[in-house]
Amino acid sequence: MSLKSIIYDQVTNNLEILDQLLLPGITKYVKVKGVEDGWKVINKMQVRGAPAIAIVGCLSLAVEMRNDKFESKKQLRQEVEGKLNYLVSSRPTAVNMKGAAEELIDLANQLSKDKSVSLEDMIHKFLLKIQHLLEKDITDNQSIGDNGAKEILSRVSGDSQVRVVTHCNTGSLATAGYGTALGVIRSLHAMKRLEHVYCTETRPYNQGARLTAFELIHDKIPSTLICDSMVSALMKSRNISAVVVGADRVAANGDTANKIGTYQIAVVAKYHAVPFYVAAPFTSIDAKVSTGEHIVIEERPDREMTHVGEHRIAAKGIPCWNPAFDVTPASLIAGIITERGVFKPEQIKAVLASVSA
Ligand SMILES: CSC[C@H]1O[C@H](OP(=O)(O)O)[C@H](O)[C@@H]1O
Repeated sequence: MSLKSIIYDQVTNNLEILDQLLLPGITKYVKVKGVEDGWKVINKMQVRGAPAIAIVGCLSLAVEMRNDKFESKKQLRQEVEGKLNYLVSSRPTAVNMKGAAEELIDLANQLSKDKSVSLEDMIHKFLLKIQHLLEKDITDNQSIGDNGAKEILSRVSGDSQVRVVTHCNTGSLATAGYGTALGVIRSLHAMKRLEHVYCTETRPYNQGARLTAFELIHDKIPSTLICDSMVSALMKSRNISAVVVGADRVAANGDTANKIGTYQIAVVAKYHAVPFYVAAPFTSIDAKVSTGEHIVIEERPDREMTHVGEHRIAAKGIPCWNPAFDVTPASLIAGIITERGVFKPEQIKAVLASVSA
């Protein structure tokens, strides 16, 4: 059983998120009573991870809708559109919230125009769609895990085991459950083909040291925590089979925005001839962005670099640069692991076209 970052009970209309700022020391769930709470817990990174951001954002809207009264379908559509666009503003780089918002706004427009649909029906169908998004993320994660495990194993002979590097947190704490890159690692472990996983600390928020390590210990997966600066020395001294990381936004040409530090891992992997994989659901691919240079990179507060909790670790007054993500060019990516299969970056455009056809 993986950890639950999101607890949602549609009968009691209760939504709670595991406050990831307090992990691994304190396990505390925070109530999300509506869209304003949803925006805050996402923006503060109490909940983070591209798929989890979309799920919590949409569920916070569902909770609010169940408590609201609407005069008309038009009013419902207008309110839904405004609140979803507000939720998209909570964090700019991950595309999943934007994609979910577009899908839900399209649905609201269709239902609003359809004279055969009553206001009550519209609310019911809309809430059902949000529930579906949550359930789909869980099934997609399992498919991503299995597809990625098979791909990595296809590169090794016989029934040998593999040694994998991962960055940031892409597990149950970043999704609705199981994980994307960490889902691949879970599948390799379940297949008894994972010799060891090396997870990076992932400065400055320490998603690796605080969250991925927490998940790996919880699942009893053989693992070692390394500093971000150790990846090249590790690849020089160990026979690493593959790198697998998550994604916040994949451009149509396969360029991928992911946690800061991902790009340099990809460069080191290229130098050491270690295949570098991105694992992400199709909801992380943005067909409207042609290349990685058009992806907005969020910059976070200096304090996330100068302090760990309340403890200052950098000289007072030193200016900081704190981009939360970087972009790995498609040329450094061996494959993009999705729930539909594993694709080379240059295949993404054609796959998008076939999916939307
Ligand atoms: C499956 S999570 C994808 C992605 O999100 C994380 O960023 P953050 O912790 O800032 O939300 C990280 O980049 C993961 O790879």
